[in-house]
Amino acid sequence: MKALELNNVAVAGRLEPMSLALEPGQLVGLVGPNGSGKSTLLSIAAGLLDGGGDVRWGGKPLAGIPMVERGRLAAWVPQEARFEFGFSVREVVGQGRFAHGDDDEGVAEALARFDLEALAERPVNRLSGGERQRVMLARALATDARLHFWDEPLAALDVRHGLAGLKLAAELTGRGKTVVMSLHDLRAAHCLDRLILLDRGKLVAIDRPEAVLTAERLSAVFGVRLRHGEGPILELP
Ligand SMILES: Nc1ncnc2c1ncn2[C@@H]1O[C@H](COP(=O)(O)OP(=O)(O)OP(=O)(O)O)[C@@H](O)[C@H]1O
Repeated sequence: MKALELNNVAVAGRLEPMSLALEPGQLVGLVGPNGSGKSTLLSIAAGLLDGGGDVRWGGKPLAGIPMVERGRLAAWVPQEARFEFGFSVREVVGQGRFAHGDDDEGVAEALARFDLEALAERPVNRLSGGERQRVMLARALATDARLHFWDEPLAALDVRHGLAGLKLAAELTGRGKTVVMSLHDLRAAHCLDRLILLDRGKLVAIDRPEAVLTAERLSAVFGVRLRHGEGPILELP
C-alpha cells in the first residue's frame, strides 16, 4: 500500500501535470529553486489546494476522507507560521489533538522535544520566527499523524534545532510514517531517503539524493557548480 499517490495533478501556470507515489516509512525531500512549485505540490498533497487529478492517502481517494479524519491522518507545517490571535504556545501545540477530541496526549512531550516548556504560556504572536517554527513542528508531532507535509520546516531554525527537526523526521519515518518536506539546504537534503527535484513547475527527478543531485543537474537547475572538499561537520552530541 502506497502512503501517498498523486496522479496527474497540476495547477495552470504553477505546476505541470505530474504523478508520483511514496512508500510508507520514507523521508522525502522536495527540492528546487524559488518558484519551482514545491509549496504548490506540497499543498496539493496535503489536500489544501485543488490540483485536479487523483490524490490518495494510504490508497484512499482524498475526496472521500472527511475533514476530521484528515486531521488525524496528516500534519501540516506551513512555510511561514503567522498568527492573528494570541493563543498560547501550549494551546497551539494542543491543536494537533483537535481531531483526537482534544485529549492533549503527547502535547507535553512535543513541547519538551522542541524546548518550548519555558514558552508554553506565551502568546504565539509574540515569538521569534524560529520559535514559531518550533511550535509548528511540535504541533505536527502531537498529531501522531501517518503523513507529514512540512514546508521549509528548517529554514528559520538555528543549527541545533534544525538538526533536531531532521532527527525527528527520521524517527517518525523509522516508525512507518511518511514525511515530505521542502528544503533549500542541499547538504541536509543528502540525509533524506528520496528527493523530488522540481524546476519551473516540472518534475525533473525522483530518486535517492545522490542520484538526483548530480553535478549536471545542480548546474542546469540551480546554476551552481559542485565541488567536493573537506568542511566542518555539525552534529547533535
Ligand atoms: N497564490 C498564488 N497564485 C498564483 N501564483 C502563485 C501563487 N503562489 C505561488 N504562485 C506561483 O507559483 C509558482 C510556484 O510557487 P511555489 O510557492 O510553489 O514555489 P516554491 O518552489 O515553493 O518556491 P520557494 O522556494 O520560493 O518557496 C511560482 O511561479 C509562484 O510565483
